[in-house]
Amino acid sequence: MIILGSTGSIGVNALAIAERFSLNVEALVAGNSIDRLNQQIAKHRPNWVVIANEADIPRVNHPNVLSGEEAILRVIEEADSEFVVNALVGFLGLRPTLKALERGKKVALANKESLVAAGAFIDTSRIHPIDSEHFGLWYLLNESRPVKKMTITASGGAFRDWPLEKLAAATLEDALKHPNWSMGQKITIDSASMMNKLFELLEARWLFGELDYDAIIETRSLIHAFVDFADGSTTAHIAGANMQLPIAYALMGKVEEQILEPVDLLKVGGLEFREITQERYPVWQIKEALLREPQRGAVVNAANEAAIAQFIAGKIGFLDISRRVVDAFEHFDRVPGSVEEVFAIDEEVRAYVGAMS
Ligand SMILES: NC(=O)C1=CN([C@@H]2O[C@H](COP(=O)(O)OP(=O)(O)OC[C@H]3O[C@@H](n4cnc5c(N)ncnc54)[C@H](OP(=O)(O)O)[C@@H]3O)[C@@H](O)[C@H]2O)C=CC1
Ligand SMILES: CC(=O)[C@@H](O)[C@H](O)COP(=O)(O)O
Ligand SMILES: [Mn+2]
Repeated sequence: MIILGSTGSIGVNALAIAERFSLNVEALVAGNSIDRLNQQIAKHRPNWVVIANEADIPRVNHPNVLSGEEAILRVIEEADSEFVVNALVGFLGLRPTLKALERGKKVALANKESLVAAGAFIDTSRIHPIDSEHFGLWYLLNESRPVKKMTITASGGAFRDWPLEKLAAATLEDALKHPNWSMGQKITIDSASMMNKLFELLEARWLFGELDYDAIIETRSLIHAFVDFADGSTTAHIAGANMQLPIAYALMGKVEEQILEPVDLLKVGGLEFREITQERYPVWQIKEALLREPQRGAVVNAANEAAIAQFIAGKIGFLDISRRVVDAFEHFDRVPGSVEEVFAIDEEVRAYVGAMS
């Protein structure tokens, strides 16, 4: 397989599964974590390696190292593997997803931004999602009973217990204190603003079709999804907060060995559920409109990435991320009719948000 984003949180877990089940790794793609990449090369012996910056090539212990976005596409084009694990972060992941599908490969997709921005133009029949909630839904839907509603859970993120009046002064360091999951910087910020859950509702829409979707907070991240069936039953997917289980299924389809310790509900003691409110999570106000026109995820994704970059650079406050997303969503009401239009809208929205700083 080809692993894009091998040095990140999902990439490292994907390689742990590859090692445990002796899965072949043909190519590794990483950004700046060259020491970690060198350790991965030594263990998995890939034929190809791609990194973000040409200047780092001499530091990589491999005879066949390329750099840059075009090189990622070239490796997908030329490598033999039928499986691409896309664990890149952000809109950068979209072209590789499209290229892999164009080449007839299957995509184990952690890069949710691909579906958020361009789900209407992606053939999801060859997508194997790597996201705990969608894995949970898929696991529950493995039966032929009519479904009424699907609910995914949110942890509530770093600020779920903060006094509302303090949110405006929240720092990057504060936003990165996720209560349950250890993940990359961008998705951890998205969890704090609840943008991650809006993204996941869109992801569910593209993966499972036009149905009734919602989200609630479950503070321990042990229940990942619920399905309400037409007969009045509700089932829940319970598993530890560890991505190796969803990754194992995405890579192998069938898993017969134990990947995680089962959750001991007596030790857990109790679970707590909360509503997701617009007061604490202002992006939640666009949920209904976004689910009515999910193609507008292209606008939301671009505005969010541009605003997060400003927040990380210390130019805007935490709540300004949500303000910019809502502002851009109201300003750009165009629905992209093609993937080319998604790229054009992405550029326009980034320029719009950039001009706000
Ligand atoms: N982490 C999780 O548990 C989950 C993550 N996801 C999604 O999976 C994706 C990855 O998340 P996560 O693993 O947390 O993110 P990380 O930030 O931990 O990892 C991102 C990876 O992308 C690489 N990368 C970044 N920029 C470039 C570039 N220009 N060229 C090549 N490689 C690059 C990074 O390299 P380097 O580090 O070397 O710079 C790193 O390997 C995101 O879309 C996220 O939303 C979905 C569900 C759960
Ligand atoms: C592990 C995973 O799937 C993440 O997407 C997780 O859901 C993020 O946590 P939040 O529930 O806080 O968004
Ligand atoms: Mn998730």
